[in-house]
Amino acid sequence: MQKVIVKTTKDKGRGLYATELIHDGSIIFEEEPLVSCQYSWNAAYGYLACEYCLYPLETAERNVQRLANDSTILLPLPDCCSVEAKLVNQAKCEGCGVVYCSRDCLERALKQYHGAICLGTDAQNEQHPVNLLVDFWKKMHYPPETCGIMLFVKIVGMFQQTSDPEGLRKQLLDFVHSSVNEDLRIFHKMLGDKFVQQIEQLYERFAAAFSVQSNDRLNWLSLEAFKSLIALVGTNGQGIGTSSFGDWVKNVSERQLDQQTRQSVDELIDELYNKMDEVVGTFLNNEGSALYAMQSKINHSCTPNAEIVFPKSNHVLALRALRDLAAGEEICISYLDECNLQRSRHSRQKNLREYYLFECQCERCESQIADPDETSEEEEDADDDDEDEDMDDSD
Ligand SMILES: C[S@@+](CC[C@H](N)C(=O)[O-])C[C@H]1O[C@@H](n2cnc3c(N)ncnc32)[C@H](O)[C@@H]1O
Repeated sequence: MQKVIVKTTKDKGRGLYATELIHDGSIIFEEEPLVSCQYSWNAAYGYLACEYCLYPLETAERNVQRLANDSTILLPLPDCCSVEAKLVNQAKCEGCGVVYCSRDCLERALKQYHGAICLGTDAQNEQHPVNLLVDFWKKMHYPPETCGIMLFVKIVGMFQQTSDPEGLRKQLLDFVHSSVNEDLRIFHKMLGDKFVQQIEQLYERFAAAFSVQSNDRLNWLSLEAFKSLIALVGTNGQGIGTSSFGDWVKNVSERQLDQQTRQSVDELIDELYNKMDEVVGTFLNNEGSALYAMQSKINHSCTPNAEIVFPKSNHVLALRALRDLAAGEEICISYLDECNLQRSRHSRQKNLREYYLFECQCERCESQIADPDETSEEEEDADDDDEDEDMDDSD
């Protein structure tokens, strides 16, 4: 039996509720996405991930050498690199040469979307309409990336290949979607103010790349439908980060080691993170995003009782309980990061209103309703830093 059901309430719309007692630390469910993709800049910068599931495609040692720009780095405990043994399973698309972590991923991609969108020998042709579209998108959406144009390209492939286009449309419509006014605010958040007016030009390239008007499977994709699809992905897209070095660090931390080895490995890890920080800053992972049917129905709480994890270092998402959950209890995650979660009610509400476009009605916010409606000086400073970063990002 499923440990959760979807229920609808007046205040928050749909949400997930426990159907039985769920223990602290246990996995509530695992879920494969409807579609996932690596971000375009992330791929262009040489981050190596399976085209289908985002599993890393280099050893932890090679990964850290590349990110720290130092080929002399050697990692101890090589058996903690779970990626290494799997690299022999890699498979390539014979048409375009794109790489998968396994034959299984290649076959799934071919069956779901890749058969229709494979560029074959044009994969490296900069003038191919799909490559022009990706290029145009990259100019609109600089790192840190929050959305991938390849999601839309793959969705097109899925519509061309599916035996049940109506079923696929229903799956998309099941994601929460918004009004035209809200869509506009979502574009501003996704692309920054100066690129919003270019959505029409993006659509022109998109429509040309897939001849949408003359394609029976795609002719519903008008400019308005395309905009709604972008907003849908902007609202529901879940970020994914995978890394063979991160995976190695996790395995090392779970390994029983004597005190001296533990200390020297921990020091090495700190040193390597510092080195990578100097070269690539916070851009450590293969990054991408995906649409998940169940995950997208989980509401936010400022005291979350569950969290999203990626236990297989690929796009398979899991929901993990952060404490014991009683049958009937709503299961919520935090949409805010740790740091923002620690802030005042006023600040959290401002953040959720601005980035997620809703008024938080969680228990913590309701219980703090009488708190002063102001941002502390410390929080204002942090807000200013965030704004400076946003401006740097859009340059
Ligand atoms: C990813 S969806 C979650 C599922 C959504 N409730 C649904 O009906 O599909 C996010 C949306 O849920 C609602 N929501 C989530 N957490 C909320 C909260 N703490 N208070 C009020 N609304 C919330 C908001 O409308 C938000 O835009």
